[in-house]
Amino acid sequence: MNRKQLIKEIQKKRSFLCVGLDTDLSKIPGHLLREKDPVFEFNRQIIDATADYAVAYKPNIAFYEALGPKGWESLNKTLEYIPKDIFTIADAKRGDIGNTSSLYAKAFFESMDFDSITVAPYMGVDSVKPFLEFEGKWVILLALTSNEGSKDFQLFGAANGKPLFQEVLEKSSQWGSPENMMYVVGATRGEKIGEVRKIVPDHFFLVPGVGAQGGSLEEVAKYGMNRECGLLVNSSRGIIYAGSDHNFAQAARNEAGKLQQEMEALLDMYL
Ligand SMILES: O=c1ccn([C@@H]2O[C@H](COP(=O)(O)O)[C@@H](O)[C@H]2O)c(=O)[nH]1
Repeated sequence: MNRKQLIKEIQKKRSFLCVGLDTDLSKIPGHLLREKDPVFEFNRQIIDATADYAVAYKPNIAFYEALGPKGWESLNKTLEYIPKDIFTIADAKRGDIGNTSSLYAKAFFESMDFDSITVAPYMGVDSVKPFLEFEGKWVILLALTSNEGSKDFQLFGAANGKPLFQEVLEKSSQWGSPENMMYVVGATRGEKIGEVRKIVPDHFFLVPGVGAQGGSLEEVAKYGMNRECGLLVNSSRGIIYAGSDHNFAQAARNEAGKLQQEMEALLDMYL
């Protein structure tokens, strides 16, 4: 999916919601464990319940890898089930020497048909470029993550006084363009989102950290929205585990609907 199509979906749905499919067998309703593929069955019902509010789905690959070959099968089925007008993100946080990155890219963009993949920037340009060679696909580079430990390196001043995240943004924004690169910026970072926005005014941000991690959607919009929205705000546990029994899909729909309504109000306010 290209940038124009993504923006059109945001305008059509009045939403910049990304639903995180972090599907954990120990958390899904017990009755689904009797299904042949409980992970896919859970995802299928979540997708059916939230697709009219979501502009993106983000399976975190760890939850599928952890289940071995069966997990990869559930992931593939889920990806194929997601409606084609909804943006897909493989949250895999890959990146390695060039020839290895090329194969990671092939795995997620060719063997599977994800629109985008999250990539760690810290091995530098040759580890990221191979992902950018796929026409119509996106790299979502970690810039300022939502976790407490992001302070250890990303906010740490480099020799020239700039924090690492700033160096990452300035350098990496030369590698691709707002048509094929986005940045991960945590919702828990408040005003810092505004600092990131100043450095990369046009790029989309993937923003995890609302819901279970306590980030504020209002702050994200205030500091991070640009004239084309420029945001995909993710919630995983806050949506998919909103209910714990036979009502789980309806409960997820209610949570997704609440976020969509807040997003619509923010779009009205800022755009
Ligand atoms: O900085 C980051 C980067 C990625 N994540 C991932 O996003 C989701 C968040 O899940 P919640 O349940 O909504 O907290 C999860 O897959 C993380 O691995 C992140 O949280 N922060």
